[in-house]
Amino acid sequence: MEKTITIDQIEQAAQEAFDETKSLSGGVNAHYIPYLANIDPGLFGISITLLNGKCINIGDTSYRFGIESVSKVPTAILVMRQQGPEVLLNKIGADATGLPFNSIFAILLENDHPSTPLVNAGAISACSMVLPAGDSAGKWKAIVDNITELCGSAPVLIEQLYESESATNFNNRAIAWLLKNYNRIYDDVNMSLDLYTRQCSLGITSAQLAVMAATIANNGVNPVSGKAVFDEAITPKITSLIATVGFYEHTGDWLYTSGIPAKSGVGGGVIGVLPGVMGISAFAPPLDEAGNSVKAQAVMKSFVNKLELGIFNGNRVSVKY
Ligand SMILES: NC(=O)CC[C@H](N)C(=O)O
Repeated sequence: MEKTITIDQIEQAAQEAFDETKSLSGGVNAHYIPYLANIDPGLFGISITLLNGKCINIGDTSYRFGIESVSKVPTAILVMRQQGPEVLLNKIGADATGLPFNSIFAILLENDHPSTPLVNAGAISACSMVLPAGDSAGKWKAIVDNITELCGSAPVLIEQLYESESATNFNNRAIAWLLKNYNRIYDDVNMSLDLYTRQCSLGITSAQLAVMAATIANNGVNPVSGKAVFDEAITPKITSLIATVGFYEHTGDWLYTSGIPAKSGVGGGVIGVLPGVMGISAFAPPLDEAGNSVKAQAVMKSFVNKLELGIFNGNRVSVKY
């Protein structure tokens, strides 16, 4: 079925969804990373970027928070840009783990690959694959430049967050060395782990993340800057990865109730991708037990369901410009 929606309808649904969910309580800030435990839990925003470049921002959408696991999405895209989707599939994989994002058990269960670039193991592996090999500064530049192109503006490292994560990332150190044991780290182990930790510590806003999501939804062309960032063949690959594991052990429940492929980070940010239609981002620090923002989920789900934008309902949605 063809379904046409107007920009007015989108703005109204976003405002209603925001108003309905802004007083929700529940969840706690990520407490295992000291910096994140201290962020104001009342921050809340939703951002939408349409494929004509129009941006809708409601709430705290210019607050710069830790990108955390949302960074796994751009770095998976970067590896595909540099080496192609097939290499990513063969060296890392595209399966759900059904387990927490930092699971060591998931690696032991599937010792032939780290499952997906969107959990910690696969993301550390992805950082090891980024080119130029063996060059920490060159790899870091590639990671940051890629995010900058996807968002149309640069992320900024939150030094305090980087120090906080580096001082407490013992579980991730175990993951990195276990992957090394299975020959799934393709560069220096400590360098790969450090790049992963640093990319998680990048500060980003929900306004920026919505542009990133829209670039994915727009087959790799950033709708705000107009720049062709990646080959259109990458969009279905990254969106399928996001749909498969974006909310970790809650991914199925999320897709069932919202119908939108989305990826969370423990900083409280979430991106949602509606291919061919729009990119969405929401942000609120308190998390559920799987590490997904409670209010970001609520506002995004409310917005998508109001307009029946879920990808499984057979609607071919177009926005009237
Ligand atoms: N789910 C997340 O956002 C986790 C990211 C965090 N830096 C970690 O590695 O534990």
